[in-house]
Amino acid sequence: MEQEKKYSFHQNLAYCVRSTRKGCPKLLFFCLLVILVNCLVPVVTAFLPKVVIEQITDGKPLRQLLLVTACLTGALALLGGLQKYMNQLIYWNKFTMNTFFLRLITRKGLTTDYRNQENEHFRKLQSESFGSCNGNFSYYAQTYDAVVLFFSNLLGFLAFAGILFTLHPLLILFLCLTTLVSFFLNRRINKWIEGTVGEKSGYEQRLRYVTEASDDLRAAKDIRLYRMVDWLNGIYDKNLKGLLGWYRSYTAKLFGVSAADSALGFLREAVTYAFLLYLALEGKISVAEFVLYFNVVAGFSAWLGSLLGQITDLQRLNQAMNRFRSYLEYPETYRREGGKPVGSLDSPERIELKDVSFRYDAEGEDVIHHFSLALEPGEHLAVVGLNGAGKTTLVKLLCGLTEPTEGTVTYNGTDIREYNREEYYRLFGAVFQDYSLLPVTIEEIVAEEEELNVDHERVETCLKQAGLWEKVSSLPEGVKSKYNRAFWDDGINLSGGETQKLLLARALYRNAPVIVLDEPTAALDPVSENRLYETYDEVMQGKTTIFISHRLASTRFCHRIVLIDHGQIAEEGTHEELLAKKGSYYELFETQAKYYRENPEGEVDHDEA
Ligand SMILES: Nc1ncnc2c1ncn2[C@@H]1O[C@H](COP(=O)(O)OP(=O)(O)OP(=O)(O)O)[C@@H](O)[C@H]1O
Repeated sequence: MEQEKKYSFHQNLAYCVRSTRKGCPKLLFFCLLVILVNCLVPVVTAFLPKVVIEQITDGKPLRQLLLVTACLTGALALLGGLQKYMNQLIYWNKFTMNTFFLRLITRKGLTTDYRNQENEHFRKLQSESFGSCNGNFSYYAQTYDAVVLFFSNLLGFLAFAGILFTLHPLLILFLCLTTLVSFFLNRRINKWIEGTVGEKSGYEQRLRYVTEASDDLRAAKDIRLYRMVDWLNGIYDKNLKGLLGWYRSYTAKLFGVSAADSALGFLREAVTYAFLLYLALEGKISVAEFVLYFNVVAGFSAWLGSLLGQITDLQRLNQAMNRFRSYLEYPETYRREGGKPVGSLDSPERIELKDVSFRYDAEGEDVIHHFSLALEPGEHLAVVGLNGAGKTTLVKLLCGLTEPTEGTVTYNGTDIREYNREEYYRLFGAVFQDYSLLPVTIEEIVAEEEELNVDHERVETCLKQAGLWEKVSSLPEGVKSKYNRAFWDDGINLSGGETQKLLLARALYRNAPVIVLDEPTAALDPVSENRLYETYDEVMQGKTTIFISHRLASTRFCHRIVLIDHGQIAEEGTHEELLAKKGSYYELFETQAKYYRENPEGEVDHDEA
């Protein structure tokens, strides 16, 4: 898969430690302490019966026997208490780390290059990363438990191996070999998961899509009117079947491995306990040593099995961590720090597309094809064309939201890749077809500022220019009205046309040198639309504007019109020039205008249409 990171376990561990030092340093201390305690508890437990039996068989006084036993059990109780307390602290502090990582993920999502957000692979990594940090049982939270267990097991394994070594080195070899076979069986499952994780997350993603659609108010109308329920249910059932199939295969594989594991465990224990019995019966070890080794053999297999199991778990978590880091480290190609300043925001400069081609998919076709266009400062350009001609894509290229596949976009003669992209965005006030409004007050939406920093007079002027002042001032709380009733109990909602006016007011308030309006009148009533055209020159004075519209007559007030067809300029000129050409523009205009004529057969009055 493209852009996938492949970090090793120790690299990810180092990353995890670095992040925890930043996000919650005390969690590291708790983890280290609990590792030590986890190892000490079984060691003391294994030695306790040996020491007690020796006290008895050596005929030590009762007081000493009681004292030694009390000391050891007291130490065990203390260690047990400490272990529980540390685990509790680790549990709570993992929440802090979850929020630390969620913040990183959210920030990445909000600031990443726009082109990344349009990339399916990126979106998939993003959704997985949110899943990885969502809650205390998520992948990322599990990493702490897995690492703690791994090192506890490692220390315990080494301690018990040391004790067993005094008995017979071959015993260690035998125990290790049988446990290793189990480990490799488990590894096969892991490899299978690795190979099918994409398939599984594909099912989950589509299931999530249907679940989200079911409570998406925007989709609710279409779902009902276009009877999409069966279709959505069909998608849901199909993907649920796929997901259940995946889990079925997974559990079948898991069952096979568990059965083999149990058989090996039985063999391991039978052989070692028989060996210990033989040594005891032959008098080569004392009763106290028999008890000690008996405990240690059982513990050793458990340590080793758990250690190897942990390796399998850590490999799984490592994959999740790699995908998480692939998302966080997804390449950002736009310049931010170190980029050139764009200069004054008071007046526009020349913007030029030089032989620009663009395609969304590397394997797909050009959506914009060898396109050259220069926009002079203060020029009002209209962009028209059929659906899918490439108008919105052109605007995204101009605004620097996406990058040309070939060619360059320049501002004031400099390739826009040279500029600090955040600053470059400030050149544009835009109204797009798809928008996002925060649930804040109307004035905060217009000003994109918190209440304290809002220029109230300017908000009023922009709302007036956009034709929304009458509506807003009639609201009980005026510009202080909170937008979005789903968010605020006393919030307000706006109609499609009113929302479009609000978006226009927001673009005007920005006072940017370049204004981009993508179908700004699509939802406006005729009076509001006419008002916008009549005041356009005055409101947009001194600004470069790009006006996309399907209503050809509405573009007449622009200095120049370009007609785009299949990502290329098909025709260019003023409204009158293009009509006189009698080409594609003329045909489109005729098609649209005939519905406005009283006599459908008659000639169009080009000034009236
Ligand atoms: N994010 C995307 N990923 C892949 N293809 C896309 C994406 N956005 C647009 N396209 C494709 O690019 C082509 C041009 O789309 P664009 O939105 O620029 O057209 P448009 O001229 O603005 O259309 P409309 O008049 O319908 O708004 C279309 O064929 C569309 O399917």
